[in-house]
Amino acid sequence: MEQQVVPAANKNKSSSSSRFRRVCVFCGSSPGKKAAYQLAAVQLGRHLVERGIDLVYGGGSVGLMGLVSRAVHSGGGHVLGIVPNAVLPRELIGDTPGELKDVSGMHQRKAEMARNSDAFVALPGGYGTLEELLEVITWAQLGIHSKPVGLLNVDGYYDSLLSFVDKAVEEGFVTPAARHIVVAARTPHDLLAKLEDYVPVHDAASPNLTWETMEQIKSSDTKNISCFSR
Ligand SMILES: C/C(=C\CNc1ncnc2c1ncn2[C@@H]1O[C@H](COP(=O)(O)O)[C@@H](O)[C@H]1O)CO
Repeated sequence: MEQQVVPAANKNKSSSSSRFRRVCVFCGSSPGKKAAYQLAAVQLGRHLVERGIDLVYGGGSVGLMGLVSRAVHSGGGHVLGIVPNAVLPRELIGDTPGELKDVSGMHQRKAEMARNSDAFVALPGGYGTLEELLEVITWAQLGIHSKPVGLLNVDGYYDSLLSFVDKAVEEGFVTPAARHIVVAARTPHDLLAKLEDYVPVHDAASPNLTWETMEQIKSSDTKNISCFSR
């Protein structure tokens, strides 16, 4: 059964409530060259707080990760950073706000980030951001989850990725229904509004797969993975 998305508690004196309790943000460990990227990270953090939504993220203090997490934390929202300490030790991630959860590896981190969130948002970023984003899109395509996935297309940063996905649909590698998984907008306000309205389209190839099953396939070390309820 799909994990329930429950209305947020109004603990942050938010003027509006949300169907999401926690949103996972993937974003650059670098700040990027344009001020617009950094501004969008701070604005996204503030919008989450306004809507009473808590943050789940990769636990770093650098780049856009640091900006969004500090914006949520200083606004009174809860921040949960999921960190594989063995791979990314304290000296690398820096001084992070909020709660930190240690996991045993990179795969476990992504499973935990997904399990603890009701929706996903990608800010601009590099390889790490893309990898995290594409994985949750792939899981949605497979029917492992039906949580909304949003792309914050700041200053057109993701235009080429969106064109690529359209090309993949045209060429028959992505179905039109799977194209619908990716929700994009240029501002945090517009993106969160679209995600609130998102209705999943199902044409999953493997509807009985669970996150846990997929993790077991990928890794023999499953002892730290909790069940991802569907
Ligand atoms: C290696 C460097 C910084 C390490 N800091 C990180 N701390 C926590 N999480 C990280 C870190 N770097 C990458 N991540 C994860 O990947 C995504 C960002 O990767 P990108 O390549 O910068 O887009 C992010 O969502 C994290 O989950 C020095 O660069």
